[in-house]
Amino acid sequence: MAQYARTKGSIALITLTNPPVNALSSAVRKGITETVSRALNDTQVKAVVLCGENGQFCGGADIKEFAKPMSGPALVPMIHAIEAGEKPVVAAIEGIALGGGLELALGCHYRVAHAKARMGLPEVTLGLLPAAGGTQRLPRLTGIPTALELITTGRHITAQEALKLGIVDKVTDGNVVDAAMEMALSVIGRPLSPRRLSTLSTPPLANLDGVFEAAMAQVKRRSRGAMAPVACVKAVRAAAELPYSQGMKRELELMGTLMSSGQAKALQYCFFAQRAVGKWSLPNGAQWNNSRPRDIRTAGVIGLGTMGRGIVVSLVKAGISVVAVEMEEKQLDLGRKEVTGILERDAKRRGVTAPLHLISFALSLQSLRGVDLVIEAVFEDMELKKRVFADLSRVCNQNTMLCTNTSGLDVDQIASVTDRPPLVVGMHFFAPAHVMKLLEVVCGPRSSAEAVATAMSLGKRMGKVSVAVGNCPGFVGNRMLKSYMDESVFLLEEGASPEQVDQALEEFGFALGIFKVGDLSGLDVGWRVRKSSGLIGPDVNPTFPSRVRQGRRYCPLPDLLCEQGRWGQKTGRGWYLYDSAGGRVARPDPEIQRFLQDYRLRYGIPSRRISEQEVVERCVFALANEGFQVLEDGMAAGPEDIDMVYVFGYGWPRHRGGPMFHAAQVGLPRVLQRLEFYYRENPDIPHLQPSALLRRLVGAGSPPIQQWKQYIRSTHSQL
Ligand SMILES: CC(C)(COP(=O)(O)OP(=O)(O)OC[C@H]1O[C@@H](n2cnc3c(N)ncnc32)[C@H](O)[C@@H]1OP(=O)(O)O)[C@@H](O)C(=O)NCCC(=O)NCCSC(=O)C[C@@H](O)CCCCCCCCCCCCC(=O)O
Repeated sequence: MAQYARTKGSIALITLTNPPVNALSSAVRKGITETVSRALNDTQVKAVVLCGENGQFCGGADIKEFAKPMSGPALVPMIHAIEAGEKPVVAAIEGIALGGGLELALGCHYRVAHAKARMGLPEVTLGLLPAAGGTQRLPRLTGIPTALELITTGRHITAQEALKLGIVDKVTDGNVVDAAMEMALSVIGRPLSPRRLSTLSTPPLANLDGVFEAAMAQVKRRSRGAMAPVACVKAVRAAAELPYSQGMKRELELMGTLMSSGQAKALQYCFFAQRAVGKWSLPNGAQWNNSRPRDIRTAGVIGLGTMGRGIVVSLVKAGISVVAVEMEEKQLDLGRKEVTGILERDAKRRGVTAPLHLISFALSLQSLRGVDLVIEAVFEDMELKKRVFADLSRVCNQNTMLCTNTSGLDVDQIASVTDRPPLVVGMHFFAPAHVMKLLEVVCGPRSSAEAVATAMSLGKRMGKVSVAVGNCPGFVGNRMLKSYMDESVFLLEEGASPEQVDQALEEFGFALGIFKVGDLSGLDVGWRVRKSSGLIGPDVNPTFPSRVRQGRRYCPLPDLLCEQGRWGQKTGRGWYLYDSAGGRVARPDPEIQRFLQDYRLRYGIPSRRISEQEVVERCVFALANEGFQVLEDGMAAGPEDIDMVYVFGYGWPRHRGGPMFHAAQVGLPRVLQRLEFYYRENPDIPHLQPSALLRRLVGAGSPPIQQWKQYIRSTHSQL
């Protein structure tokens, strides 16, 4: 796990060998401890170079080991032995030095990095802090403000930035181990004390209290209830105020609290879940590692509304040539202006040239003849989409893949009008498509493995987290969202206000409450969908619209709001009031209070006080309950897929792991019991009826989430 070799007569070369990222497993720590001791005791050795196998220095502690009892040598004394040794140790950083990997390098006396290396202390993203001295050594090296920023955000930095910040001593384009050996030879005999970061003081800083207070306020604002960023600030403060040994004690103490927290478990679950969803498989045996994606060099995008523009930007930023098509000149010009603006602003921010040469704009589908793949992003209307796909089928080369950016329509119905159903998949982006990380890849029953592989891989190229989902109304994300949204409006009927519901959900950790989200995305969108799905029609009494539709409880409040022209931010009024049309700052609207009171009176609904607990439980457990049903129906491969859809597409707080992980963490028996209670109270709300899978899991003693798949009775898995 760590190889030892003596080179150039007097240099000991220690190589970490634990592919793929040389994580510091207990075996690696043992290997490093033994080889360092050997080098320090070998009188022939005058200096040591530490590097990693396969072009990766070290990805930090082995995250898989966090779930097990600690074994093997501890990291802190191991790094201390390197720093305290009387021979210079040089870290040769290639690929990555992250977390414990960078802390190991900070314990070395010198650091040389390859120009393409990336470094950082991302522990905060795992619900932890850099507890191998990172919070104590980094501030002593870079000063407090830089250390605070790097540790609380977990941001990766380039070798060039690391050089500027003094984190590395040299950057090379050539062989990093050779450069490190050269440096090792050149420093033999120089005093080591100034290179031992633990012995230095943090650089003086005026207004220390002010800096820490501002940092604390900032992390609290940003972190939506996450504990780790707060602990990171406290640990760095210890570096500023306490001697090193006491700072280390504080670091360990804070780490102890984080390590055993549910948040750390949730964030580490997310780390592995994010990677697991890329490993898709279909019932016919096709999967990520036996299906070859096509090489996509050119793509067409039809429709330059908000979604289409974002999709064009995402494709172009991935280096793909795009033909963007609109049917009307005015819309095309508007789209061109917006897309160009986004790309130019992005390029300016990154100090590069905007890749505008990769886009062409056209008014006819004929221009899509030769592209490798088309993504349709026209209005959410089945008949319109079918017309577009029938035309594409005629126009495009036989081999062109055809994708639809529908947010919930039947992909198979769309495929059926083409001459190539196996080459049709759904690629459901989330607005704004160039910002949001989620891509649902919708596998129709006739989508080929090659088409799924291509869409998944294209998503990855665009920097998305691609999740394969089955073809059902709303797919995974929007199907589940329906229960969540329904609960939120039912709560309004029963006595809550939009701001009360939103506050409870934001305190739970959602980026935005459900009513603010509605106002942001436009309330008219759902209104149109409800009209086209037959929920609103000529038979609905306009003055006294029914509260039961299609055999279940229905809340007409959103429709009544839309009829008043309250469509959200775009009209300056929705569930909230805005300064003007397009305004962003939501203010509670007394008119809405009156509107809700009148509504309750008119329908004879008694208004009651609704607790924060009820808001969260009804919205969040209803969401998870639908998730169990999604699993039972075979529309998602596992709970991880559902959770990543929610974390990356719906603003679900990552430190709560996703709705399914949250249900597991709350305890499945408790979730079942609360759903049973709410269903008893509201027998006309079917989505509160506990799903059969939830009952089975509870009956089986609530097995860990990783084992849930064994309890799914789906006979018709779509994935
Ligand atoms: C490294 C990456 C950037 C690579 O990305 P890439 O896209 O190339 O590849 P993948 O992400 O797909 O990864 C490939 C493969 O590797 C696995 N993997 C990656 N990193 C790790 C890892 N660190 N551990 C384990 N496995 C890893 C990944 O899962 C993939 O596997 P697969 O099977 O899917 O192929 C990218 O992977 C990345 O970002 N990795 C994470 C980097 C990171 O976050 N590092 C920090 C780790 S945490 C850490 O280092 C903690 C340290 O500060 C030390 C802590 C000391 C502990 C002290 C304990 C004190 C206990 C306190 C108790 C107190 C008690 C008391 O008070 O009394």
